[in-house]
Amino acid sequence: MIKAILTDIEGTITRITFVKDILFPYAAARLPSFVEAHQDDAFVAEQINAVREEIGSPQASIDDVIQALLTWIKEDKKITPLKQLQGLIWQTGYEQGDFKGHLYPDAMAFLNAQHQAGLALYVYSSGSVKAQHLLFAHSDFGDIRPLFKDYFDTNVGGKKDPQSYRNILNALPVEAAEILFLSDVVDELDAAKEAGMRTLQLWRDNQATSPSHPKIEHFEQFNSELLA
Ligand SMILES: CSCCC(=O)C(=O)COP(=O)(O)O
Ligand SMILES: [Mg+2]
Repeated sequence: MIKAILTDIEGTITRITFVKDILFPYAAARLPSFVEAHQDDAFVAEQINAVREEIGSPQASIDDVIQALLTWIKEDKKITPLKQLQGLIWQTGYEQGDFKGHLYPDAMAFLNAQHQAGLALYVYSSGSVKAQHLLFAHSDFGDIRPLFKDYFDTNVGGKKDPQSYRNILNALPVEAAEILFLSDVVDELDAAKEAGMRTLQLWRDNQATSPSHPKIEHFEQFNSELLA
């Protein structure tokens, strides 16, 4: 019996184009000046050093670090220091009302219904926990953070690695087989399934599919028989 839902964000409950066409360009445009201005703040300095480590260049200049980050944004790399910095930059955009966190209406209705039915809702996204909080605090449907019990990002590991899901399981009060993981990406669903979770693909954008995972095009198609 499913007792908890672990959901991806982009492509599953949020439109991919919101992330790719609004959030990523917003961060790219502001990242150079943000990193320059905040390079001595402890958290930002930690991320800068993590970038240097990732590119194998402990002495890399701030310009080199910025170039690496901008390249990762272009290539949609889910590298932890980039995701952490993006979260900080998006804060201004949300607070100024430059954009709201997009949520598909069918996803909102589904999350509400599952919450009301007593299921525990958790989030696992490559976007940092801070970025997740911001999106849900400033969503199209207002502040929906009370729906979620906990949030996970790449600090538990990458989303295509089964160990990341085992790390999440260690933090949750339910068994693997009692968790339904929702994602649009087959590699992520494969990893969650290998860790013992149930899986369901949201197939909204013509992504690759797999016979290993049931799929729906939107949450109005959800029914428990899919998981039988
Ligand atoms: C939390 S909003 C920003 C989403 C993001 O940065 C991202 O890389 C999307 O990854 P996801 O794991 O939600 O598909
Ligand atoms: Mg996704």
